[in-house]
Amino acid sequence: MSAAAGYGGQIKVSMKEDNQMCLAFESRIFDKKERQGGGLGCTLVTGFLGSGKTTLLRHILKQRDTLRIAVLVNELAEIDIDSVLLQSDSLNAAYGLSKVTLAHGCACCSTSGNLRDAILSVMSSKHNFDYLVIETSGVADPLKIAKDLENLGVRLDLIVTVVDAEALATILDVPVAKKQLEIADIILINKCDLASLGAISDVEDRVEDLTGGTKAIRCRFCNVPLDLVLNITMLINPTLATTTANTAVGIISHETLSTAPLLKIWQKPDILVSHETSRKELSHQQVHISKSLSNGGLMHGMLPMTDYQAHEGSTFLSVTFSSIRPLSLAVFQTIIVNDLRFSHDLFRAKGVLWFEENRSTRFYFHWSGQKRAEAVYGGIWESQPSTSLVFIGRDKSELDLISKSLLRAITVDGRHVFDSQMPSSLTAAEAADKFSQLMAADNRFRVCNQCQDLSQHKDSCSFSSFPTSVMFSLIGSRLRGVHEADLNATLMQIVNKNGAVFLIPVSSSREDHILQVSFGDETSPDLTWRDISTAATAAISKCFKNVCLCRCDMTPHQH
Ligand SMILES: Nc1nc2c(ncn2[C@@H]2O[C@H](COP(=O)(O)OP(=O)(O)OP(=O)(O)O)[C@@H](O)[C@H]2O)c(=O)[nH]1
Repeated sequence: MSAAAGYGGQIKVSMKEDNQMCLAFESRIFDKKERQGGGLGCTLVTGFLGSGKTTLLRHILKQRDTLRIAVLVNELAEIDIDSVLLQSDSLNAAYGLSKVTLAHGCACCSTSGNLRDAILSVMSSKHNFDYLVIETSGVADPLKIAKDLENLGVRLDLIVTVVDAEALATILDVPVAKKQLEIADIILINKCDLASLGAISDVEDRVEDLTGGTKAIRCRFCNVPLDLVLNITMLINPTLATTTANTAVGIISHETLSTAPLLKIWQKPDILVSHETSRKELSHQQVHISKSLSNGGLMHGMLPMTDYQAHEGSTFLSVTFSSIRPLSLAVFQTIIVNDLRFSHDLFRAKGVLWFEENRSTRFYFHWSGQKRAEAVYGGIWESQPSTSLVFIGRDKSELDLISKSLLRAITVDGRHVFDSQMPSSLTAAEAADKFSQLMAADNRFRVCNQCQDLSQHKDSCSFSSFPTSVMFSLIGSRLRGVHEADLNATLMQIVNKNGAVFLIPVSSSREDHILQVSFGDETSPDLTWRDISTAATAAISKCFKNVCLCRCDMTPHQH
């Protein structure tokens, strides 16, 4: 039976389901699965920047049951964003690992020293892992890593390539993206919720052309059965749970490694902006900028301009930006609108954000695929709040521009370090007030600033101290089974995709989901309202589309 059989509606084969293809797929997968020779079994997860590799890792860790799965993340950027996004600290605390950092620093396509050390430490670990999963960086050539794995005595069982269904066509001019597809044993066509059925079909055709028929599976958030992506069938047996006392989770501990220099970045001074090539340069840069800030000096023109050379003749650059001072959400929004959306060669941004307008809450930020900005509610800060962002692209001047723009967003004691250059007829507070009034007049919305809703969210900042922000909800309907969380998540996705306004989620419970928009002196309340109001119509029609719209038991504002 095919490994893909029995997965119901989740699975769609990328080509005509003829017997020949199924047999080819089965022999390819099972030849590998049955490969003898001992050694730790390993799946290599590859795929272009932002396709969903870390999402797959999270899914694996969530579903792993009693399996002791070690996970290594081979990060392109210099700061360890993925360990934060994977919430490795809490995962490992829960499973008894004392300290965790992830492998990264993949400055080239091959297994860097760091990764090699991490693999060796997994193999000799006292946790006695059952299986190893390695996420390659989004621009890595998996073949080279595969060869290194073989040399290290790791048994490479499967190469899984994750594809962004919405963005595949635009990244196929990058040679390494094609290579990642060609080498795959199985391809996950991810983010199917963002693409039309026709577009997904086109992606399947392209994948089939490029790979000659590698099995491709449609999915959302990489939600696939584990035995499709891991060679774990032989490990799942009733004795496993009872004979094994240690159920350590698999994000790899580096505690045995002699050095972990990147950790120093987190003990950074105030602000760090750098094009990275060497760690030596980085520490120099940290000191430089820190001194400059404490002197109140300007930070423009302080970016080291060193290129980051990647693979296959194409050059990828990464810029890291860190600040232990909060950013203005309003200015951050204008950066998305003015800089990110008009970028030509920015492929990826991700990180953790701390906003002046909502100091108690942590947000995760993603920029991926078809210029999609996404903010995810990350709960209350449990550690020292800070912002850490990574931008990956090919155009140095574009990345410079973004770095410089971000400096404008930094606030000190509630004020911008760099004053806004933009003249405006309304102040930010007046703009927020006008927007509030426009929204309050529309009974599809609940404006939450002064209402009691916010007092339930102790983690949300008090509106009174931030008159430049408005918090609100699009009203759902329990009776019709349309949850406010789904409705507002859809609204946020549409607004953030349109790109003129950047919404962040202030809370995320099933029935009560509050969004926040912030105003700078240059933000137009009318245009902001127009964007949100139009998106609300689209969100309502999407979420209520299977619901009978006219019921007399509903309150008038929900019609
Ligand atoms: N709508 C939607 N978003 C998704 C899906 N899968 C992943 N994402 C989002 O896509 C963004 C990138 O996902 P990641 O898993 O971080 O991508 P990645 O391949 O690990 O990224 P890099 O390691 O930086 O190359 C995040 O904002 C995810 O929440 C999906 O199926 N649907």
